[in-house]
Formats: sequence, structure tokens, C-alpha cells
Amino acid sequence: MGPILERISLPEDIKKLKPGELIALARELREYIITVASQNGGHLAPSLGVVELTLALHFVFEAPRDKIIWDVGHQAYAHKILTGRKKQFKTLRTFGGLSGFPKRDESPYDAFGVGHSSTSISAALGMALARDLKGEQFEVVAVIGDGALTGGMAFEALNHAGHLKKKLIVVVNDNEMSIAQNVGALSAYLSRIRTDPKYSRGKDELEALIKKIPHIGPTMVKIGERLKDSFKYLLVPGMLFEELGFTYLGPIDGHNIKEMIEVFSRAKTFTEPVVVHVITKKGKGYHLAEENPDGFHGVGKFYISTGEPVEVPRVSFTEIFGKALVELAQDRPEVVAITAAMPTGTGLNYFAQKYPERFYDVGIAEQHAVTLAAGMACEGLKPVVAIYSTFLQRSFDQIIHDVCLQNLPVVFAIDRAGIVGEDGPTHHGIFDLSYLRMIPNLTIMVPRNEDMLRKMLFTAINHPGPVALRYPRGAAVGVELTPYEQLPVGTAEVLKEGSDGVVIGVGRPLNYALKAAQKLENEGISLTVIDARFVKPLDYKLLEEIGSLHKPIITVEENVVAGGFGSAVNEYFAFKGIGTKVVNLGIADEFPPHGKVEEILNLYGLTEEKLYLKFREILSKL
Ligand SMILES: Cc1ncc(C[n+]2csc(CCOP(=O)(O)OP(=O)(O)O)c2C)c(N)n1
Ligand SMILES: CC(=O)[C@@H](O)[C@H](O)COP(=O)(O)O
Ligand SMILES: [Mg+2]
Repeated sequence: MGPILERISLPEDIKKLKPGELIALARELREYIITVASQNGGHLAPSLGVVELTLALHFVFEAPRDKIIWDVGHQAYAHKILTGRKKQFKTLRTFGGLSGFPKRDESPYDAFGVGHSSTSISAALGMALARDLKGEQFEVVAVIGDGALTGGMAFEALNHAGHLKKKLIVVVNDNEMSIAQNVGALSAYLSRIRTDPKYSRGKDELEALIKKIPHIGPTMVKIGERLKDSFKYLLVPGMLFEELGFTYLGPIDGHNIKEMIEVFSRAKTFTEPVVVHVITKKGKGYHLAEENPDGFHGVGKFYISTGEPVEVPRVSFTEIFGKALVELAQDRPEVVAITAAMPTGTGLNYFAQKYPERFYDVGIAEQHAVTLAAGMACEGLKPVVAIYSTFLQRSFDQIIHDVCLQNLPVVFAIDRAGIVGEDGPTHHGIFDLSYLRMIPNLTIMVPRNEDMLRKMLFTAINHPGPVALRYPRGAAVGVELTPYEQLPVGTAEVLKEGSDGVVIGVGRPLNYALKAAQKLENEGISLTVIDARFVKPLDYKLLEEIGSLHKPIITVEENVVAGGFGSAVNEYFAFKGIGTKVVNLGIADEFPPHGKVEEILNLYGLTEEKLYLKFREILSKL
């Protein structure tokens, strides 16, 4: 840790530093962030890009009295280090250690818990309204990236804030990147402001230029006014924000601490909403990340000298999905693919490469993605919407109202379903079986391995109505891939026969359950193990068969028990008056912490060892 950083614990410590020391501190912060991220993994490029911005914010504002809300919050590593967590930062994203995102219960300096994009301006406006209602005095600053600004919620908040004219500062961190290259008209607008030399002049100079436009007589004055406005619109940067009721300051260099301190100090003097447009470089200060900000957006452990991962990643469910979709779309021109700003994360990068004209990246706009798909399906296309389970929560109503109510043939490819690991409670995909199962017309499949994933994708693409398949983050199981196959909807598969009880489940934990059952077989306890494969519709015939055995039935899933697969089984038995004993195993009614996937699965009894002990306990009680 560098000599200046050694002396720093809290924001007040940086307020005493001279400009040169601040620049040196930025360098030391980068070294520390790179070191820890190389050992723990994390969001390296986003955090490297805002080191100077963070220093300027904490130099000018008085956190925690002033509220700084980080949008997504993946870029808040310097913020955490400078707000009393310098030593703890080494525990970043480890079980029991610091979260990778700001969390209210982790620090008073974390004004708002984040992880999902585009929430910062709404939360900031809420805090500003509370402040004014209570007659208190403090600044509220939302720091939102150009990617997060493509999220509709951000515009809902800008619209409201600009109307209310409350004192509020929105810092737009513009680095031209979402995870991948940023997309959309707004991104193009910001880059015009960023790159066009005429915008480098001060607004007053531009105003003077506009005022020089000669008046051309009273009847033409109106046109002159409109001409002036359109020139102003054209020439003055940030007019979009000014039209929304914000004063626009910028664009300014997001790596120039001195300039940002001046502009933030000026922004503090405004009594109405202000946007400060800051230009940064994602990955700044680590050349491999600067050259490849997408690749270094989120990293596992890596070698600093080469940027190479320490653990070579095995084939993932995502990769299997992405490559299968390319194969299946070969002879199906109606198949199109949609991502909400996560082409690589969802594996749609393969599809985008092969069929660019049938690939759509809508920005961080999951609601729009789903209803866009609905519109496409109305016109005979077969849209595959690939969205992480946790982010699909954003489009719950669109799934119900725009897709399933109209029974439209949309395929939901739900990645990161189940425990995701180090991203923690904001990112675990543990609710989708519950929030989807209640929706009429929707078919839900859960593959236990990558071979079944391919068969389910094939089945989904040929399915006449709305259909979802959900699969976990990370390495696939490692089974052989066999030919595509149309699965009869609502049919389960018996993996192992036994006479003492039945384990029936879905997804990744079934692999551990099968191994646990095989271990118990050697101890004289013989369990049937069934892969339900479908959460909706269930294999009702098979359920009635196992229900009539009057043997213990254990359900297993990587979803909250509440409303999940096990609940569906319970409901069916209750509906049919089958009184057999059912034990539901899954995620308890809580938000699982961050940590390694195995650590969290172990916490909820979903590892092979824990399932073995649980099965033995249940069977021995009989
Ligand atoms: C609702 C939602 N969708 C998707 C994501 C995944 N995600 C995390 S960061 C990010 C890109 C953010 O871009 P930007 O706001 O510009 O921040 P930068 O990484 O460039 O600093 C995305 C899409 C998310 N966190 N939340
Ligand atoms: C911050 C954010 O929401 C994304 O970067 C997310 O962390 C990506 O998750 P994966 O690493 O599973 O793609
Ligand atoms: Mg960005």
C-alpha cells in the first residue's frame, strides 16, 4: 500500500492533501485495486475508471452527511477504500468479507444499496425530497454511467427531478462503455458532445455566437427565436438535459481532479438539479483493461503481468447455450436474439457474430427487451430473449401482460439462475421459478446438465407459446453432448430406481442429489431419483404414481422454496388429496450472502454432502 494511502482512512483525510498528493494517491489507489482484484476477482475496469472522480467527489462533498449514490455500484472500489474500509478491502467479495457493491448495512458511507442498474437517480431524488420535507441541509449526488443511463428508470427519474426542480446533482460517468460498447441514440448523443470541438467552448461563448444571429424583422423574429433555439440545441452541449430541467455542466475530464473539484464545487451552489457530464476511460491505469474494457469489466483471479486468468475457465452452460442457438438458428431465419446490454455474458456474442442482422442489443432495458420480443412474435419471428434471472425481475409485468396473456411464442433464456456466487444477494437468480410459475400459458424447463440444456432449447424454439428455460452461472457438468431432441412437454425422467423414498427435483442440485442417493444405496437406503425437467406443466401422471407409494418424497431445487418447484408439487398433492409426506429442499426465505457458489450452496444444504446427510436424516426418522 502506498505511503499516502497508508495515511488515509476517511474522506476528511484527503481534504488535507495538496493537488500533487491527490494525483499520487490516485496512483496508489489503482495499484491497490489491481492487486486485490487480481486475487479476489471483481469489477476492475469500472473501478479503475473512476478513481479520480471518486477522489474529487469525496474532496468536495461531506459524506456521509452528503449522500453519494453509485449506480450499479460495481465501480465503487475506491469509494470503499476511502471510506474506512481500506484494510477490509482485501476481503472484497469473499464469504463474510466486503460486498462488491455499496450496501447500507456495510457502511454509513454507502447511502443506497445497489447492484441493479439505473436506480441511483430515483433513490437520490427520494433522499432529496425527504431532506427538503424535513428541512435538512445536505447534498445528494447520483453517479450514473452512460450504460446505466440507457435504463428506462433513469429517465423516469430525470423526468421527475427536472419537473420538481429540487437541489440534486447527477454525475454522468461517460466512458462510452456499458459492459460491451454502449448502444443507442443517447450514447451517440453523449459521444457527439464528447468529441465535437465546438462543444469545447464555454456555453456563454456559444450563447454570444447565437445572439449574433441578426434579427430579421418582427414577422421573422419568431423563426429567429426558433432558429436560435435550434442553434442552441445544436451548439450548446447537454441541451437534452437542459430541456429536462437540469443545468448541464460539462463535458469535463474525469481524470482531472482539479477541474472536477472546481466543477463539483460550482454544482454545489445550484439550488436546482444539475447534471455534470464527466468523460472517463474505463480501465484507466491498467493498460490491458484500457485496451479491453469489456474483457476486464468483471474478472476472476488473474495474473497482473499478463492479464491471463489464474484458473482456465471450463465450458460453461452459457457457452453451450450460445453455440446451440447459433446451430438451431441456421435453418430458422425467423429466430432472432435479444440481449439487454450483456451480449458476452449471455453467450449471444456467438449469435451476434454469425447473424448480426438478427441480433439486438437494446441497452440496459429488460422491460423493453421483452415487449420488443412480443412485437416481433406477433409478426411471426421467434425471439430468444437472453437475460440473467436477477435482471429478468425488471420485466415481470411485460412477461405477464405483453407475452403470456397474448400467448406469444417468445423464448426466455434465463442465465445465472440459482446461486451466482461473489456478486451476492443483488445478483443471485433464486426467484425466477417462483415469479414465473404463477403465470398462465408459460412453460418452464430446467436442465440438469448441458446436454439437457440443448434439448430444452430445441424444444423451446419449436414450442408454440411462451417458454422459459433457466440454467446456472459457470461451468457445465461435463457430460457428453447428444443430438437435439423434442422433449414431450410436462414429462419427467427417472434417473435411478429405489424403494425407500423418492427424490424429485430440477437443475444443477439434481446432480448432487443423484450422487448422494448412490452413496446411500451402498448403505442400504434405496432412493428413486427423478429429474422433473418441467416446473410447468409438471408430470402429473408420474406425481400421482409416486404420491400413491406413501413413501417420503423430497423435492430439490436451486430456487427459494417459497413458490418454487417444491411448492408446485405440494400444491398438486393437496389438490389431488394425496397425503404423502413431502420435504422441500431449496433456498430459505432470505437473501443469500456473497461468496463462492459452493460456500453458498453448502449454506442451504444443496451440496452432495449436505444432501446425503439430509436424505439419511429424513429416511432414518421413518
Ligand atoms: C438491471 C440491470 N441489468 C443489467 C446489469 C448488468 N450490468 C452491470 S454493469 C453494466 C454496464 C454498466 O455500464 P455503465 O453504467 O456505463 O458503467 P461502467 O461499467 O461503464 O462504469 C451492466 C449492463 C445490471 N447491473 N442491472
Ligand atoms: C455489475 C453487474 O451487474 C454485472 O457486471 C454482473 O456482475 C455480471 O455478472 P457475470 O459475471 O455473472 O456475468
Ligand atoms: Mg459506461
